[in-house]
Formats: sequence, structure tokens, C-alpha cells
Amino acid sequence: MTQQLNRTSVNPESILGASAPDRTGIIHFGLGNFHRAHAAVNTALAMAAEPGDWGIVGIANRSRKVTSALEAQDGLYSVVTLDPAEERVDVLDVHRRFLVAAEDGPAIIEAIADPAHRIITLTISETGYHIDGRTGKLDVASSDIAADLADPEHPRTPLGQIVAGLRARFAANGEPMAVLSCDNLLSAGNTTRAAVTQFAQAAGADADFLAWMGENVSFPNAMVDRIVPAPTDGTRAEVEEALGLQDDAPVPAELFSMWVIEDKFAGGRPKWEAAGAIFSDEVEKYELVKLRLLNGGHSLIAYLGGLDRQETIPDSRAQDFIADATRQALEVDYLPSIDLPRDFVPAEYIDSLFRRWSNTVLGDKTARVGSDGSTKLLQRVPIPALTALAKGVMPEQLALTVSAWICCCVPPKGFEPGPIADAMIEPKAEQLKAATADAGTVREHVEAILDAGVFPDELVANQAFRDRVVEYAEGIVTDGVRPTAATALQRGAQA
Ligand SMILES: NC(=O)c1ccc[n+]([C@@H]2O[C@H](COP(=O)([O-])OP(=O)(O)OC[C@H]3O[C@@H](n4cnc5c(N)ncnc54)[C@H](O)[C@@H]3O)[C@@H](O)[C@H]2O)c1
Ligand SMILES: O=P(O)(O)OC[C@@H](O)[C@@H](O)[C@H](O)[C@H](O)CO
Repeated sequence: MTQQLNRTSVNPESILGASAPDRTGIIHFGLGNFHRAHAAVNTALAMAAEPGDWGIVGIANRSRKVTSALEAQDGLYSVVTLDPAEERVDVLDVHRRFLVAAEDGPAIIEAIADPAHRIITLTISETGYHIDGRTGKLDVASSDIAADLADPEHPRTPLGQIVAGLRARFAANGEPMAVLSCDNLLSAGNTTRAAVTQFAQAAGADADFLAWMGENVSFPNAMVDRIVPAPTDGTRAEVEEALGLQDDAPVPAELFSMWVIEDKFAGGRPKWEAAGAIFSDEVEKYELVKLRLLNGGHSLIAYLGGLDRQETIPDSRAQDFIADATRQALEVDYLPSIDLPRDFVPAEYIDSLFRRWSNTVLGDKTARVGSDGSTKLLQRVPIPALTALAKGVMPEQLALTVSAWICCCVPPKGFEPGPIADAMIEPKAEQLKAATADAGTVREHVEAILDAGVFPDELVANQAFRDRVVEYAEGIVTDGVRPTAATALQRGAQA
């Protein structure tokens, strides 16, 4: 039988960067795949360059699946880098303690109050911030947030636990702290600060606490980038072949990795620049480049690919009609909406995206990228669409993105989008199904979704945009995705 990966069985030469000391300095919410292949890797490399007390407390949201696997392996796991030119397996040894938000609230609050912890990082997905698509503010009526607000001493959401922890820290020692969002959010730091502050206000926090938080808790903006699919049996097999060990918590990742961060860490930070992170005063520009070009393009590839029954992103991107639509989305709809960072060369960046999306050894799944569409598209589509519409230009590919998302994830009655689209998880599915219950036609169905609060009012009030989303959804349902994408491409080329 193959031996389990753990501290006794691992060959120390397989460990990437430095092992963390026992003392923890970072609390991480969202122990998913991305954190384990991105911030954790950067932290291991940073500690190799400059030792520090930067062990990580990893917090899973509800399930003990990942925490139990990691605990059984002394916190060790592998990152399998999959690139056409290079494949390697590295073992990470930076997590020192594991908690589960749904069960370990008091321990999490205590950890945040502990002055040894100086940074909270987050990868809780766009859904975890509970932003109301219509107002852009914290959705205090969403069931998880409402439950926490009803009992703010026993919160279960990251926002509720961060506020309760910071209140305890303020009362105990008042040491400064940074809260660093590593999610694909617009102005990630500012958005997180707003959500945390709005939660604190709604929970009745007093003015002294809010003033302390304003001065002592920083929320750096950051752009994060590395394509990290979900692990498969193939990932486990790669580890077994490379290390001769069984790993129950491996993560696959592309070779490319980028992290651009605003340097606002009042309590100190790891030397992440030694791992390749960039500290910049232009973070928000990098965020826009990444969210609109990479993630916006990714969403369109996923929804067109889902409707075309393509299982992976490289298979989807290999379809000429999808590549053409995506290139037009980037060049015509997204790029003009971005104030670019200094020395940034868009053509090179776009070419690099197409190379990354073609990574067949990574085999990123279409359904992964298409999941959580309502919360992701809110970060990607509305501002560029409104920017184009204000100039009198119809953003054809953005309208097509919304139509294709609807047809994949909340399909009109009688339309079967197929197994790839069926595998996409839509967090607002029940709410949107209820909103469309009385819809008889595709137009009524699409309009009910547009009016359900996923997107800002200003966008859905634009009749020309509404009509285009309806028209492309009707096209997909009646003629199929390929002829509909051809129409959008032809129109976009005339813009
Ligand atoms: N995977 C990538 O390629 C990638 C790249 C860049 C950024 N990101 C960011 O990281 C996020 C997570 O990606 P991942 O690959 O780790 O996904 P994942 O599915 O492996 O993990 C998602 C994590 O978010 C938590 N979560 C989900 N909904 C939540 C909620 N409502 N409240 C609290 N926690 C919640 C889950 O428990 C889990 O720990 C993405 O949504 C994105 O913002 C991912
Ligand atoms: O992670 P999400 O859910 O915001 O979006 C899906 C993908 O676009 C995303 O995970 C990319 O792979 C990633 O953002 C690349 O850095």
C-alpha cells in the first residue's frame, strides 16, 4: 500500500520554500484550491528568503473534508504544476492549524483577537461577500448575513466572524491588522472594507470601535492570478508517481502566477516580493485588467463552451467561433473600459491569455469557470457595458455573455443546455427560478432575470442592452449557440 504524505514520510527536498514555524501570523478564510496554490506558495517562498512567524491558520467554511485530510497529513499537501513545458510536484508546509467556520466560531474570534496574528487573508469566492447586485452594498437581507446579524456574538460567515474578532481585538489589545482579500473582486480591498464596515454598523458596533478599525485595520487592494482547477484522480496519480506517496489534498495549478498588492500592512507582512509578488501603487488598474480581460474572457469561453458541450476550457477555446468571440470581447468591449497600468502592452497580455487558456495538460473544466455566474458577472460586465453604451456602442459580446449565462444556468423553459451547463453551480438558481416561474416566452424569462437584482439598475434599465440580451437568448434557444455567436461577431466587427 502507498504510504500517506506526512511529516515522517516526506522527503525534505520536496518541500517548496521554507516550512513555517509553529507560530502562526496569518489567518486564512476559505481553504479552497486557490489559496493552497497561490498565497500559501508565495508565503513558503517568502519565508525561505526571510524567516518569520507566518504560519497559517486555515479556516474551511462548512465541511471538514479538506481540514481532516490536511490534519491527517500534518498540514502537508502538494501543488502539481501542469504546463506543456514543465510538470512538477512540490510539497507545501505552511499551515499549522485548521478550523471550520460553521463549528469553530469562538476559536476563530479568539484567533483574530490574538496579537500574534497580523494578517487575515480571504478566498471565499465572490459569493462570500454578499454584495447586493443592485446597490453594490452588503446585502443585509441575505439569509446568512441576516442570521449573523440576529446573533452577532455567534457569527458563522467570514464577515460576521471578522467583525466579532476585530471587536474582541479592539477590546483586548487594539493591535493593528490587515485584511487582504485574494478573491476576484473589483477594488478587492475597498470592497472588503465596505462589506466589513457595513456589517459592523448593521450589528450595532459603537463609534469608538469603528474609529479604531478605520485607523488600525488596513484592507490592501490586490490582484491575484493563477489558474487553479479542482483536483481530480489524475492530480492524485501525478503526486503518487512523483513522490511515491498518497496525498488526499493535492492541488493542480498552471505555471503562471501573479500577485500585485498594495503595501498597506500595519502589523508587518511576509517578504512576498521574494516570491515574485509585486507591490505597486497601480493595483486597481491591474485588478481591472485581470478581472475584465482574463475573467471576463474566461466567463464568455465557459458559457459558449458549455452550450457547445465542451468539457474543458482548452477544448472550448479551440473552437474558432469561441476564440473569435473572446478576442472581440477583449479588444472591443473590455479594453476601452480600462485605464491601463504603466508600460502595460495589451496585445502581449491578450496573447498570453490565449496561451494559458490553451493549456490542455491543466484541463481546467468549463463547468468550474461557469459556476457562480451571477456573482462573477457582476464584477466583470456592468461597468464595461455601461461605458460602451454611454459612447453609443452596443457591447455585443457582453450582451452575448449575459445571454449565454442565462441559457446555461437558468435556462428558459423547454431549453436543455446539456450536461456541461448542467454541472455549473448557480448560487441564485432558486431565486431566479422563482422570478421566472410565470414567464411564458424567452423574452419574459430573460427580462424577469434582468429585473431580479443580479445587475445594477442602470444597466438593466438600458432598453437597447435588454433587447440585445433577449435577442441573443432567443437565438441560442431557436437556432443554437454557433449561429447566434456568428451574428454577434459580425455586429461587433462593425462597431
Ligand atoms: N481557482 C482559481 O483559478 C482562482 C484564481 C484567482 C482567484 N480565485 C479566487 O478564489 C476564489 C476561490 O477559488 P477556489 O479555486 O479556491 O475555489 P474552491 O471551490 O476550491 O474554494 C472556494 C472556497 O470559498 C469558500 N466559500 C464559498 N462560498 C462561501 C461563502 N458564501 N461564504 C464563505 N466561504 C465560502 C469555500 O468554502 C471554499 O473554501 C474564487 O472565487 C476567486 O475569487 C480563484
Ligand atoms: O475564480 P472565479 O470563480 O472568480 O472565476 C473563474 C475563473 O475565471 C478564475 O478562477 C480564473 O481561473 C482565475 O481568476 C485565474 O487567475
